[in-house]
Amino acid sequence: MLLLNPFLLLLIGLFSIHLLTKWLRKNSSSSDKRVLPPSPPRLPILGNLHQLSEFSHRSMQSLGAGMGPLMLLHFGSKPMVIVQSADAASEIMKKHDLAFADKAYTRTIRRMFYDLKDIATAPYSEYWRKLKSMIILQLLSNRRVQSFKFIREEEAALLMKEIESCCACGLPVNLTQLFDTVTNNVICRAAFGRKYGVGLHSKRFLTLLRELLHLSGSFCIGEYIPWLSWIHRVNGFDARVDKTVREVDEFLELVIQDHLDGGVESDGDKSRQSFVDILIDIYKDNSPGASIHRDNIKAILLDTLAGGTDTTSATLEWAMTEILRHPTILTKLQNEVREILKDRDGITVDDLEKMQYLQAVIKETLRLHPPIPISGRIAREDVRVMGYDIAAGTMVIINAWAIGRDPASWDEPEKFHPDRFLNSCVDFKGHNFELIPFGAGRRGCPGTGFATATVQLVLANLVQKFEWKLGEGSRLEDLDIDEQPGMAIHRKHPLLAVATRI
Ligand code: HEM
Repeated sequence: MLLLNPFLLLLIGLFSIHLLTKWLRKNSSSSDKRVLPPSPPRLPILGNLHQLSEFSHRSMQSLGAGMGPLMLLHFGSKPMVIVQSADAASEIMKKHDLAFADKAYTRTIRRMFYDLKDIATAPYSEYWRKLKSMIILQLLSNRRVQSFKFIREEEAALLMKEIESCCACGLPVNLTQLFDTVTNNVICRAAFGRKYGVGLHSKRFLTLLRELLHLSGSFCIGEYIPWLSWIHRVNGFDARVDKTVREVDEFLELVIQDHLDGGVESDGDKSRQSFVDILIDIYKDNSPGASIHRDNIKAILLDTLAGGTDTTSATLEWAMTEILRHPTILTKLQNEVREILKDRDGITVDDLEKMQYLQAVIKETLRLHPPIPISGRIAREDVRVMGYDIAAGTMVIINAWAIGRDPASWDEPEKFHPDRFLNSCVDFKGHNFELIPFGAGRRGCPGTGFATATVQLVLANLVQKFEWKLGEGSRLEDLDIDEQPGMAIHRKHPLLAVATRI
Protein backbone atom coordinates (compact mmCIF):
# COMPACT_ATOMS: atom_id res chain seq x y z
CA MET A 1 0.00 0.00 0.00
CA LEU A 2 2.88 2.30 0.96
CA LEU A 3 4.36 1.88 -2.53
CA LEU A 4 1.20 3.22 -4.12
CA ASN A 5 1.63 6.55 -2.37
CA PRO A 6 2.16 8.93 -5.35
CA PHE A 7 4.47 11.21 -3.39
CA LEU A 8 6.73 8.32 -2.40
CA LEU A 9 6.73 7.04 -5.97
CA LEU A 10 7.72 10.48 -7.22
CA LEU A 11 10.56 10.69 -4.68
CA ILE A 12 11.86 7.24 -5.63
CA GLY A 13 11.59 8.20 -9.31
CA LEU A 14 13.47 11.46 -8.81
CA PHE A 15 16.17 9.78 -6.75
CA SER A 16 16.72 7.02 -9.33
CA ILE A 17 16.93 9.52 -12.17
CA HIS A 18 19.35 11.61 -10.12
CA LEU A 19 21.64 8.57 -9.59
CA LEU A 20 21.37 7.63 -13.25
CA THR A 21 22.24 11.17 -14.45
CA LYS A 22 25.23 11.29 -12.07
CA TRP A 23 26.43 7.96 -13.35
CA LEU A 24 26.00 8.94 -16.99
CA ARG A 25 27.78 12.26 -16.44
CA LYS A 26 30.67 10.56 -14.65
CA ASN A 27 31.06 8.01 -17.41
CA SER A 28 30.79 10.44 -20.27
CA SER A 29 33.15 13.03 -18.73
CA SER A 30 36.10 10.65 -18.77
CA SER A 31 36.03 10.53 -22.58
CA ASP A 32 34.62 14.05 -23.14
CA LYS A 33 37.34 16.70 -23.30
CA ARG A 34 35.04 19.62 -24.01
CA VAL A 35 35.53 22.79 -21.97
CA LEU A 36 32.11 23.94 -20.79
CA PRO A 37 31.18 27.40 -19.49
CA PRO A 38 30.84 27.64 -15.70
CA SER A 39 27.51 26.53 -14.37
CA PRO A 40 25.68 27.00 -11.04
CA PRO A 41 24.68 23.78 -9.23
CA ARG A 42 21.49 22.20 -10.54
CA LEU A 43 18.79 19.77 -9.50
CA PRO A 44 18.02 16.47 -11.21
CA ILE A 45 15.16 16.75 -13.73
CA LEU A 46 14.61 20.46 -13.16
CA GLY A 47 18.17 21.53 -13.91
CA ASN A 48 18.22 25.26 -13.07
CA LEU A 49 14.57 25.89 -13.86
CA HIS A 50 13.71 26.42 -10.19
CA GLN A 51 16.21 29.33 -10.10
CA LEU A 52 14.48 31.28 -12.88
CA SER A 53 11.66 33.69 -12.10
CA GLU A 54 9.09 34.85 -14.64
CA PHE A 55 11.61 37.62 -15.39
CA SER A 56 14.29 35.27 -16.66
CA HIS A 57 16.51 38.18 -17.81
CA ARG A 58 16.84 39.26 -14.17
CA SER A 59 17.36 35.75 -12.78
CA MET A 60 20.03 35.02 -15.39
CA GLN A 61 21.86 38.22 -14.52
CA SER A 62 22.00 37.38 -10.82
CA LEU A 63 22.87 33.71 -11.41
CA GLY A 64 25.69 34.81 -13.72
CA ALA A 65 27.33 37.18 -11.21
CA GLY A 66 31.01 36.30 -11.03
CA MET A 67 30.72 33.57 -13.69
CA GLY A 68 32.35 35.48 -16.53
CA PRO A 69 30.98 36.21 -20.02
CA LEU A 70 29.28 32.84 -20.59
CA MET A 71 27.30 30.64 -18.25
CA LEU A 72 25.81 27.20 -18.77
CA LEU A 73 22.32 26.55 -17.40
CA HIS A 74 20.04 23.55 -17.80
CA PHE A 75 16.37 24.09 -18.50
CA GLY A 76 15.21 20.63 -17.52
CA SER A 77 17.32 18.41 -19.74
CA LYS A 78 18.21 21.16 -22.24
CA PRO A 79 21.59 22.87 -21.92
CA MET A 80 21.48 26.64 -22.52
CA VAL A 81 24.48 28.91 -22.83
CA ILE A 82 23.73 32.38 -21.48
CA VAL A 83 25.58 35.35 -22.96
CA GLN A 84 25.78 38.40 -20.68
CA SER A 85 28.69 40.55 -21.87
CA ALA A 86 29.25 42.72 -24.95
CA ASP A 87 32.40 40.77 -25.93
CA ALA A 88 30.63 37.43 -25.78
CA ALA A 89 27.65 38.84 -27.75
CA SER A 90 30.05 40.07 -30.42
CA GLU A 91 31.59 36.58 -30.69
CA ILE A 92 28.14 35.02 -31.15
CA MET A 93 26.46 37.64 -33.35
CA LYS A 94 29.45 38.81 -35.39
CA LYS A 95 32.43 36.43 -35.41
CA HIS A 96 30.34 33.23 -35.38
CA ASP A 97 27.10 34.75 -36.70
CA LEU A 98 26.62 32.09 -39.37
CA ALA A 99 27.16 29.26 -36.89
CA PHE A 100 24.42 30.77 -34.68
CA ALA A 101 22.04 31.83 -37.46
CA ASP A 102 19.21 29.47 -36.42
CA LYS A 103 16.62 30.90 -34.05
CA ALA A 104 15.37 29.22 -30.93
CA TYR A 105 11.62 28.61 -30.80
CA THR A 106 9.08 26.90 -28.60
CA ARG A 107 6.32 24.46 -29.54
CA THR A 108 3.77 27.27 -29.08
CA ILE A 109 5.71 29.64 -31.35
CA ARG A 110 5.96 26.91 -33.98
CA ARG A 111 2.18 26.50 -33.99
CA MET A 112 1.47 30.22 -33.93
CA PHE A 113 3.83 31.12 -36.76
CA TYR A 114 2.71 28.73 -39.47
CA ASP A 115 5.19 25.98 -38.68
CA LEU A 116 8.19 28.37 -38.85
CA LYS A 117 7.24 29.93 -42.19
CA ASP A 118 7.80 33.45 -40.84
CA ILE A 119 11.05 35.42 -40.88
CA ALA A 120 11.68 35.54 -37.13
CA THR A 121 11.61 31.78 -36.56
CA ALA A 122 12.44 30.14 -39.93
CA PRO A 123 15.70 28.20 -39.77
CA TYR A 124 18.63 29.74 -41.64
CA SER A 125 18.10 28.54 -45.23
CA GLU A 126 17.57 29.70 -48.80
CA TYR A 127 13.89 30.24 -47.90
CA TRP A 128 14.76 32.47 -44.92
CA ARG A 129 17.36 34.45 -46.94
CA LYS A 130 14.71 35.16 -49.60
CA LEU A 131 12.21 36.38 -47.01
CA LYS A 132 14.75 38.45 -45.11
CA SER A 133 15.96 40.27 -48.20
CA MET A 134 12.34 40.84 -49.22
CA ILE A 135 11.43 42.43 -45.87
CA ILE A 136 14.60 44.57 -45.85
CA LEU A 137 14.40 45.72 -49.47
CA GLN A 138 10.67 45.87 -50.08
CA LEU A 139 8.65 46.18 -46.87
CA LEU A 140 10.94 48.04 -44.47
CA SER A 141 13.52 49.82 -46.62
CA ASN A 142 14.41 53.42 -45.65
CA ARG A 143 12.43 54.67 -48.64
CA ARG A 144 9.38 52.66 -47.62
CA VAL A 145 9.65 53.82 -43.98
CA GLN A 146 9.74 57.43 -45.24
CA SER A 147 6.74 56.79 -47.47
CA PHE A 148 4.72 55.87 -44.36
CA LYS A 149 5.44 59.30 -42.83
CA PHE A 150 1.89 60.47 -43.55
CA ILE A 151 0.53 57.55 -41.49
CA ARG A 152 2.76 58.36 -38.52
CA GLU A 153 1.82 62.05 -38.72
CA GLU A 154 -1.92 61.41 -38.93
CA GLU A 155 -1.84 58.93 -36.06
CA ALA A 156 0.36 61.18 -33.90
CA ALA A 157 -2.08 64.06 -34.52
CA LEU A 158 -5.00 61.87 -33.41
CA LEU A 159 -3.10 60.92 -30.28
CA MET A 160 -2.48 64.61 -29.44
CA LYS A 161 -6.20 65.30 -29.91
CA GLU A 162 -7.09 62.49 -27.55
CA ILE A 163 -4.69 63.88 -24.93
CA GLU A 164 -6.13 67.38 -25.38
CA SER A 165 -9.62 66.09 -24.65
CA CYS A 166 -8.29 64.57 -21.39
CA CYS A 167 -6.67 67.95 -20.56
CA ALA A 168 -10.00 69.69 -21.06
CA CYS A 169 -11.67 67.37 -18.54
CA GLY A 170 -8.71 67.56 -16.13
CA LEU A 171 -8.40 63.77 -16.29
CA PRO A 172 -5.13 61.84 -16.11
CA VAL A 173 -4.13 60.36 -19.44
CA ASN A 174 -3.73 56.58 -19.68
CA LEU A 175 -0.55 56.69 -21.74
CA THR A 176 -0.19 52.89 -21.82
CA GLN A 177 -3.52 52.55 -23.59
CA LEU A 178 -2.87 55.42 -25.99
CA PHE A 179 0.58 54.06 -26.94
CA ASP A 180 -1.02 50.67 -27.66
CA THR A 181 -3.54 52.32 -29.96
CA VAL A 182 -1.13 54.55 -31.84
CA THR A 183 1.45 51.80 -32.51
CA ASN A 184 -1.23 49.34 -33.51
CA ASN A 185 -2.80 51.84 -35.89
CA VAL A 186 0.52 52.73 -37.50
CA ILE A 187 1.46 49.08 -38.07
CA CYS A 188 -2.03 48.09 -39.26
CA ARG A 189 -2.16 50.90 -41.80
CA ALA A 190 1.33 50.09 -43.07
CA ALA A 191 0.70 46.34 -43.14
CA PHE A 192 -2.96 46.17 -44.18
CA GLY A 193 -3.61 49.59 -45.69
CA ARG A 194 -6.34 50.25 -43.11
CA LYS A 195 -6.89 50.37 -39.37
CA TYR A 196 -8.08 47.49 -37.27
CA GLY A 197 -8.52 49.47 -34.07
CA VAL A 198 -12.14 50.58 -34.05
CA GLY A 199 -15.39 48.71 -34.56
CA LEU A 200 -16.38 45.17 -33.65
CA HIS A 201 -14.14 43.43 -36.16
CA SER A 202 -11.16 45.36 -34.91
CA LYS A 203 -11.81 44.85 -31.21
CA ARG A 204 -11.71 41.13 -31.93
CA PHE A 205 -8.43 41.58 -33.75
CA LEU A 206 -6.84 43.53 -30.87
CA THR A 207 -7.96 40.94 -28.33
CA LEU A 208 -6.58 38.21 -30.58
CA LEU A 209 -3.23 39.94 -30.99
CA ARG A 210 -2.94 40.37 -27.24
CA GLU A 211 -3.77 36.71 -26.64
CA LEU A 212 -1.22 35.65 -29.27
CA LEU A 213 1.52 37.73 -27.63
CA HIS A 214 0.60 36.50 -24.19
CA LEU A 215 0.59 32.82 -25.19
CA SER A 216 3.79 33.14 -27.25
CA GLY A 217 5.61 34.56 -24.23
CA SER A 218 4.20 32.04 -21.70
CA PHE A 219 6.50 29.61 -19.94
CA CYS A 220 5.65 25.96 -20.67
CA ILE A 221 7.25 23.33 -18.50
CA GLY A 222 6.66 20.65 -21.18
CA GLU A 223 9.17 22.42 -23.43
CA TYR A 224 11.96 21.44 -21.09
CA ILE A 225 10.62 18.36 -19.34
CA PRO A 226 8.77 16.64 -22.20
CA TRP A 227 7.06 14.02 -20.07
CA LEU A 228 5.24 16.86 -18.29
CA SER A 229 3.67 18.09 -21.55
CA TRP A 230 0.34 16.58 -20.51
CA ILE A 231 -0.02 19.49 -18.05
CA HIS A 232 -0.72 21.86 -20.98
CA ARG A 233 -3.52 19.65 -22.23
CA VAL A 234 -5.07 19.35 -18.78
CA ASN A 235 -4.80 23.04 -17.79
CA GLY A 236 -6.34 24.18 -21.07
CA PHE A 237 -3.22 25.91 -22.44
CA ASP A 238 -3.08 23.77 -25.60
CA ALA A 239 -6.77 24.42 -26.29
CA ARG A 240 -6.22 28.19 -25.93
CA VAL A 241 -3.32 28.02 -28.38
CA ASP A 242 -5.42 26.01 -30.88
CA LYS A 243 -8.27 28.51 -30.66
CA THR A 244 -5.98 31.52 -31.10
CA VAL A 245 -4.13 29.93 -34.02
CA ARG A 246 -7.45 29.21 -35.73
CA GLU A 247 -8.90 32.69 -35.15
CA VAL A 248 -5.72 34.54 -36.15
CA ASP A 249 -5.65 32.51 -39.35
CA GLU A 250 -9.31 33.31 -40.10
CA PHE A 251 -8.60 36.99 -39.55
CA LEU A 252 -5.52 37.06 -41.81
CA GLU A 253 -7.41 35.10 -44.49
CA LEU A 254 -10.08 37.78 -44.41
CA VAL A 255 -7.50 40.54 -44.76
CA ILE A 256 -5.86 38.86 -47.75
CA GLN A 257 -9.20 38.11 -49.41
CA ASP A 258 -10.27 41.74 -48.89
CA HIS A 259 -7.19 42.87 -50.80
CA LEU A 260 -7.54 40.25 -53.54
CA ASP A 261 -11.17 41.33 -54.04
CA GLY A 262 -10.09 44.99 -54.22
CA GLY A 263 -12.03 45.78 -51.02
CA VAL A 264 -9.27 47.97 -49.57
CA GLU A 265 -8.88 51.21 -51.48
CA SER A 266 -5.44 52.26 -52.61
CA ASP A 267 -4.61 55.61 -54.18
CA GLY A 268 -2.58 53.83 -56.89
CA ASP A 269 0.65 55.28 -55.54
CA LYS A 270 3.03 52.26 -55.53
CA SER A 271 5.33 53.89 -52.98
CA ARG A 272 2.44 53.91 -50.50
CA GLN A 273 1.50 50.26 -51.03
CA SER A 274 0.75 48.32 -47.86
CA PHE A 275 2.76 45.22 -46.92
CA VAL A 276 -0.13 42.95 -47.85
CA ASP A 277 -0.39 44.49 -51.34
CA ILE A 278 3.34 44.09 -51.92
CA LEU A 279 3.17 40.49 -50.76
CA ILE A 280 0.14 39.77 -52.93
CA ASP A 281 1.99 41.18 -55.96
CA ILE A 282 4.81 38.73 -55.26
CA TYR A 283 2.24 35.96 -54.68
CA LYS A 284 0.66 36.61 -58.07
CA ASP A 285 4.05 36.73 -59.77
CA ASN A 286 4.70 33.16 -60.89
CA SER A 287 8.29 33.63 -61.98
CA PRO A 288 10.56 30.92 -60.54
CA GLY A 289 12.19 31.86 -57.24
CA ALA A 290 9.86 34.83 -56.73
CA SER A 291 6.67 33.13 -55.69
CA ILE A 292 5.45 32.86 -52.12
CA HIS A 293 2.38 31.05 -50.85
CA ARG A 294 -0.60 32.18 -48.86
CA ASP A 295 0.70 30.78 -45.56
CA ASN A 296 3.97 32.66 -46.12
CA ILE A 297 2.05 35.93 -46.50
CA LYS A 298 0.10 35.29 -43.32
CA ALA A 299 3.26 34.33 -41.40
CA ILE A 300 5.10 37.48 -42.54
CA LEU A 301 2.14 39.72 -41.67
CA LEU A 302 1.99 38.11 -38.27
CA ASP A 303 5.71 38.82 -37.76
CA THR A 304 5.24 42.50 -38.43
CA LEU A 305 2.22 42.71 -36.12
CA ALA A 306 3.63 40.59 -33.31
CA GLY A 307 7.16 41.99 -33.63
CA GLY A 308 6.28 45.59 -34.30
CA THR A 309 3.36 46.72 -32.14
CA ASP A 310 4.05 45.58 -28.60
CA THR A 311 7.77 46.36 -28.79
CA THR A 312 7.20 49.89 -30.04
CA SER A 313 4.49 50.70 -27.50
CA ALA A 314 6.69 49.29 -24.69
CA THR A 315 9.52 51.61 -25.79
CA LEU A 316 7.20 54.64 -25.64
CA GLU A 317 5.83 53.54 -22.28
CA TRP A 318 9.29 53.14 -20.71
CA ALA A 319 10.58 56.37 -22.26
CA MET A 320 7.70 58.39 -20.78
CA THR A 321 8.05 56.56 -17.44
CA GLU A 322 11.71 57.53 -17.17
CA ILE A 323 11.10 61.08 -18.38
CA LEU A 324 8.38 61.55 -15.76
CA ARG A 325 10.65 60.11 -13.06
CA HIS A 326 13.37 62.61 -14.01
CA PRO A 327 11.88 66.14 -14.30
CA THR A 328 15.22 67.75 -15.21
CA ILE A 329 15.54 65.38 -18.18
CA LEU A 330 11.97 66.26 -19.22
CA THR A 331 12.80 69.98 -19.12
CA LYS A 332 16.02 69.49 -21.08
CA LEU A 333 14.16 67.47 -23.72
CA GLN A 334 11.34 70.03 -23.95
CA ASN A 335 13.87 72.82 -24.38
CA GLU A 336 15.58 71.02 -27.23
CA VAL A 337 12.39 70.07 -29.07
CA ARG A 338 10.75 73.50 -28.62
CA GLU A 339 13.93 75.31 -29.60
CA ILE A 340 14.13 73.37 -32.89
CA LEU A 341 10.41 73.49 -33.72
CA LYS A 342 9.54 76.96 -32.34
CA ASP A 343 5.74 76.97 -32.76
CA ARG A 344 5.69 74.92 -35.94
CA ASP A 345 3.31 71.99 -36.04
CA GLY A 346 4.80 69.65 -38.63
CA ILE A 347 7.93 67.80 -37.54
CA THR A 348 10.24 66.91 -40.42
CA VAL A 349 12.84 64.15 -40.65
CA ASP A 350 15.49 66.92 -40.60
CA ASP A 351 14.06 68.26 -37.32
CA LEU A 352 14.22 64.81 -35.75
CA GLU A 353 17.81 64.35 -36.88
CA LYS A 354 18.76 67.62 -35.16
CA MET A 355 17.22 66.43 -31.85
CA GLN A 356 20.34 64.88 -30.37
CA TYR A 357 18.97 64.77 -26.84
CA LEU A 358 15.79 63.02 -28.02
CA GLN A 359 17.94 60.37 -29.72
CA ALA A 360 19.92 60.02 -26.48
CA VAL A 361 16.74 59.61 -24.40
CA ILE A 362 15.55 56.83 -26.73
CA LYS A 363 18.91 55.02 -26.62
CA GLU A 364 19.01 55.26 -22.83
CA THR A 365 15.44 53.91 -22.64
CA LEU A 366 16.34 50.95 -24.84
CA ARG A 367 19.53 50.32 -22.84
CA LEU A 368 17.67 50.03 -19.53
CA HIS A 369 14.40 48.62 -20.86
CA PRO A 370 14.96 46.58 -24.04
CA PRO A 371 11.39 45.39 -24.83
CA ILE A 372 12.74 41.97 -25.85
CA PRO A 373 15.29 41.43 -23.07
CA ILE A 374 16.50 38.01 -24.22
CA SER A 375 16.66 36.33 -27.61
CA GLY A 376 17.70 32.82 -28.47
CA ARG A 377 19.88 31.31 -31.19
CA ILE A 378 20.86 27.71 -31.85
CA ALA A 379 24.38 26.49 -32.65
CA ARG A 380 24.28 24.90 -36.13
CA GLU A 381 27.69 23.26 -35.61
CA ASP A 382 30.23 22.72 -32.82
CA VAL A 383 31.79 26.12 -32.04
CA ARG A 384 34.48 27.33 -29.64
CA VAL A 385 33.57 30.69 -28.09
CA MET A 386 35.91 32.52 -25.70
CA GLY A 387 37.68 29.28 -24.90
CA TYR A 388 34.48 27.29 -24.24
CA ASP A 389 33.00 24.55 -26.41
CA ILE A 390 29.41 24.88 -27.54
CA ALA A 391 27.99 21.73 -29.13
CA ALA A 392 25.82 21.78 -32.26
CA GLY A 393 22.14 22.04 -31.30
CA THR A 394 22.79 23.96 -28.04
CA MET A 395 20.55 26.93 -27.44
CA VAL A 396 22.33 30.23 -26.77
CA ILE A 397 20.44 33.00 -24.99
CA ILE A 398 21.65 36.57 -25.44
CA ASN A 399 20.63 38.68 -22.45
CA ALA A 400 20.46 42.19 -23.96
CA TRP A 401 18.99 43.47 -20.70
CA ALA A 402 21.99 42.31 -18.62
CA ILE A 403 24.45 43.52 -21.28
CA GLY A 404 22.85 46.99 -21.18
CA ARG A 405 23.48 47.07 -17.41
CA ASP A 406 26.95 45.52 -17.38
CA PRO A 407 29.29 47.72 -15.27
CA ALA A 408 32.15 46.60 -17.55
CA SER A 409 30.52 48.61 -20.37
CA TRP A 410 28.61 51.36 -18.57
CA ASP A 411 29.33 53.85 -15.77
CA GLU A 412 26.56 53.90 -13.17
CA PRO A 413 24.63 51.37 -15.25
CA GLU A 414 21.41 51.51 -13.21
CA LYS A 415 21.08 55.29 -13.60
CA PHE A 416 18.85 56.77 -16.34
CA HIS A 417 21.35 59.22 -17.79
CA PRO A 418 20.75 60.06 -21.50
CA ASP A 419 23.70 62.48 -21.50
CA ARG A 420 26.04 59.48 -21.68
CA PHE A 421 25.09 59.21 -25.37
CA LEU A 422 25.79 62.85 -26.26
CA ASN A 423 29.10 63.05 -28.13
CA SER A 424 29.20 59.26 -28.28
CA CYS A 425 28.86 57.20 -31.43
CA VAL A 426 27.37 54.19 -29.62
CA ASP A 427 24.15 53.24 -31.40
CA PHE A 428 21.64 50.38 -31.39
CA LYS A 429 22.09 49.44 -35.04
CA GLY A 430 23.95 46.23 -34.25
CA HIS A 431 27.58 47.42 -34.38
CA ASN A 432 28.02 48.24 -30.69
CA PHE A 433 27.43 45.05 -28.77
CA GLU A 434 26.99 46.79 -25.43
CA LEU A 435 23.66 48.13 -26.78
CA ILE A 436 21.68 45.49 -28.70
CA PRO A 437 17.93 46.01 -28.07
CA PHE A 438 17.32 45.14 -31.75
CA GLY A 439 19.78 42.22 -31.81
CA ALA A 440 22.58 42.15 -34.37
CA GLY A 441 24.01 40.20 -37.29
CA ARG A 442 22.05 38.20 -39.84
CA ARG A 443 19.08 37.72 -37.52
CA GLY A 444 19.04 41.37 -36.37
CA CYS A 445 15.72 43.26 -36.41
CA PRO A 446 14.70 44.63 -39.83
CA GLY A 447 12.13 46.95 -38.18
CA THR A 448 14.59 49.27 -36.37
CA GLY A 449 14.02 52.23 -38.71
CA PHE A 450 10.25 51.75 -38.77
CA ALA A 451 10.02 51.55 -34.96
CA THR A 452 12.35 54.45 -34.17
CA ALA A 453 10.58 56.74 -36.67
CA THR A 454 7.32 56.24 -34.73
CA VAL A 455 8.92 56.53 -31.28
CA GLN A 456 10.77 59.76 -32.19
CA LEU A 457 7.74 61.46 -33.72
CA VAL A 458 5.38 60.57 -30.87
CA LEU A 459 7.82 61.60 -28.12
CA ALA A 460 8.73 64.87 -29.84
CA ASN A 461 5.03 65.74 -30.15
CA LEU A 462 4.28 64.83 -26.54
CA VAL A 463 6.96 67.08 -25.08
CA GLN A 464 6.50 69.91 -27.56
CA LYS A 465 2.77 70.34 -27.01
CA PHE A 466 2.23 69.47 -23.33
CA GLU A 467 3.53 69.99 -19.84
CA TRP A 468 3.54 66.69 -17.95
CA LYS A 469 3.23 65.75 -14.29
CA LEU A 470 2.04 62.85 -12.18
CA GLY A 471 -1.56 62.75 -10.95
CA GLU A 472 -2.78 64.63 -7.86
CA GLY A 473 -1.13 63.29 -4.70
CA SER A 474 1.36 61.03 -6.55
CA ARG A 475 5.02 61.48 -5.71
CA LEU A 476 7.92 60.78 -8.08
CA GLU A 477 9.06 57.90 -5.89
CA ASP A 478 5.59 56.32 -6.28
CA LEU A 479 6.08 55.92 -10.01
CA ASP A 480 7.21 52.30 -10.07
CA ILE A 481 9.15 50.53 -12.77
CA ASP A 482 7.68 47.07 -12.09
CA GLU A 483 7.58 44.86 -15.16
CA GLN A 484 4.87 42.68 -16.67
CA PRO A 485 6.13 39.42 -18.21
CA GLY A 486 5.22 38.71 -21.83
CA MET A 487 6.71 38.54 -25.30
CA ALA A 488 7.68 42.20 -24.86
CA ILE A 489 8.23 43.56 -21.36
CA HIS A 490 5.75 46.30 -20.45
CA ARG A 491 5.07 48.18 -17.25
CA LYS A 492 3.11 46.12 -14.77
CA HIS A 493 0.71 49.00 -14.08
CA PRO A 494 -0.65 51.38 -16.70
CA LEU A 495 1.20 54.68 -16.95
CA LEU A 496 -1.06 57.56 -15.92
CA ALA A 497 -0.01 61.21 -16.14
CA VAL A 498 -1.61 64.64 -16.23
CA ALA A 499 -1.04 66.77 -19.32
CA THR A 500 -1.49 70.52 -19.70
CA ARG A 501 -1.55 72.12 -23.18
CA ILE A 502 1.08 74.83 -23.48
C1 HEM B 1 11.19 49.02 -30.53
C2 HEM B 1 10.76 48.14 -31.41
C3 HEM B 1 11.42 46.82 -31.70
C4 HEM B 1 12.32 46.09 -30.96
C5 HEM B 1 12.92 46.46 -29.60
C6 HEM B 1 12.63 44.89 -31.71
C7 HEM B 1 13.53 43.92 -31.29
C8 HEM B 1 13.85 42.80 -32.03
C9 HEM B 1 14.80 41.79 -31.61
C10 HEM B 1 15.59 41.80 -30.29
C11 HEM B 1 14.85 40.85 -32.57
C12 HEM B 1 15.73 39.58 -32.57
C13 HEM B 1 17.09 39.98 -33.10
C14 HEM B 1 18.17 38.93 -32.97
O1 HEM B 1 17.91 37.77 -32.64
O2 HEM B 1 19.34 39.30 -33.22
C15 HEM B 1 13.92 41.24 -33.62
C16 HEM B 1 13.70 40.53 -34.77
C17 HEM B 1 12.73 40.86 -35.70
N1 HEM B 1 11.94 42.00 -35.71
FE1 HEM B 1 12.02 43.50 -34.36
N2 HEM B 1 11.91 44.91 -32.87
C18 HEM B 1 11.16 46.06 -32.93
C19 HEM B 1 10.34 46.48 -33.95
C20 HEM B 1 10.05 45.74 -35.07
C21 HEM B 1 9.16 46.18 -36.13
C22 HEM B 1 8.45 47.53 -36.17
C23 HEM B 1 9.10 45.16 -37.03
C24 HEM B 1 8.33 45.06 -38.32
C25 HEM B 1 7.42 45.91 -38.73
C26 HEM B 1 9.97 44.09 -36.54
C27 HEM B 1 10.17 42.89 -37.19
C28 HEM B 1 11.11 41.94 -36.79
C29 HEM B 1 11.36 40.71 -37.54
C30 HEM B 1 10.66 40.25 -38.82
C31 HEM B 1 12.40 40.04 -36.86
C32 HEM B 1 13.05 38.70 -37.23
C33 HEM B 1 14.35 38.93 -37.98
C34 HEM B 1 15.10 37.64 -38.31
O3 HEM B 1 14.91 36.62 -37.64
O4 HEM B 1 15.89 37.66 -39.24
N3 HEM B 1 10.53 44.49 -35.36
N4 HEM B 1 13.34 42.43 -33.27
